[in-house]
Amino acid sequence: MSALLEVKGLMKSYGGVHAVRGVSFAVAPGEILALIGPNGAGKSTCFNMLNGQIEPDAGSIILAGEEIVGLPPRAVWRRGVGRTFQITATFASMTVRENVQVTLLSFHGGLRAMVGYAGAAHRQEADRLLALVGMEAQAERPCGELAYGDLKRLELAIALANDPRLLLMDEPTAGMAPKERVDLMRLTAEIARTKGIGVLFTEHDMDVVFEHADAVMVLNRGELIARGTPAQVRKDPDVRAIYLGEGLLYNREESAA
Ligand SMILES: Nc1ncnc2c1ncn2[C@@H]1O[C@H](COP(=O)(O)OP(=O)(O)OP(=O)(O)O)[C@@H](O)[C@H]1O
Repeated sequence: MSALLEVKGLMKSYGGVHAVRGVSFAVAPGEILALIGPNGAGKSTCFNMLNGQIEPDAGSIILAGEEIVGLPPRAVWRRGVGRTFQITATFASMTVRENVQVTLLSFHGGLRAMVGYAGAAHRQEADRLLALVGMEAQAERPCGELAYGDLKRLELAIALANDPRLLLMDEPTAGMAPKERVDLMRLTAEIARTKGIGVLFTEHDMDVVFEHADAVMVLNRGELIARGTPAQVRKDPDVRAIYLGEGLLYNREESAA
């Protein structure tokens, strides 16, 4: 399958700190790819370059055949790079549906014409997106009342409003209960595979990574040191050395042995 995203030789330094050093990888449509690494490894810097927030010092980011380095974040978003954040960003005083409608208005260019209230605009499309994440019954509720797991599902609906080809998810399950984590990742994977959306996510919870990713990439001090299936990465000696002592990469049978 041809790549949806091709990243080659990505570099970014801050003064003497090489935050990202020669990172290259590809994401296929529908692939769920985890980017892991210790604190300060360069994950956020990579994400910020992928969505145009930070310009790389060198390297190339090809999305569906088009170079996107140098484009501002809004142009990158318009070309189909969606993002969810560790801390959810919704308008608490608006209803669930209105939050999705505002994003749809922005995407379809109607935001300037809007006078304070999303009203009927893109209502059906908003409801379709809410149904996709199982939130249709909560469309009329103010966001400020939502449970955390529901907020994360709403955030996913908002991230889908620009019809993304690639979804960047920054610690998607942070702060969630174990059952909610599994549900959110299953939902994300199902939507991504059905629609052919590539998903790149960072995550500190190794259970989430090893259960839900098709492939895992490991960053250490700005460099990619491993890429493979969860089973391959878990066995990789370099990866084990980084996580040594944290016990994070050992599966349950090994821990029991
Ligand atoms: N704006 C900046 N100015 C200076 N140094 C920075 C800046 N942003 C990141 N860095 C440095 O670049 C390196 C990579 O940081 P980055 O935030 O990308 O790591 P990370 O893997 O996302 O870490 P975490 O898991 O803690 O979020 C770190 O050494 C960090 O201190």
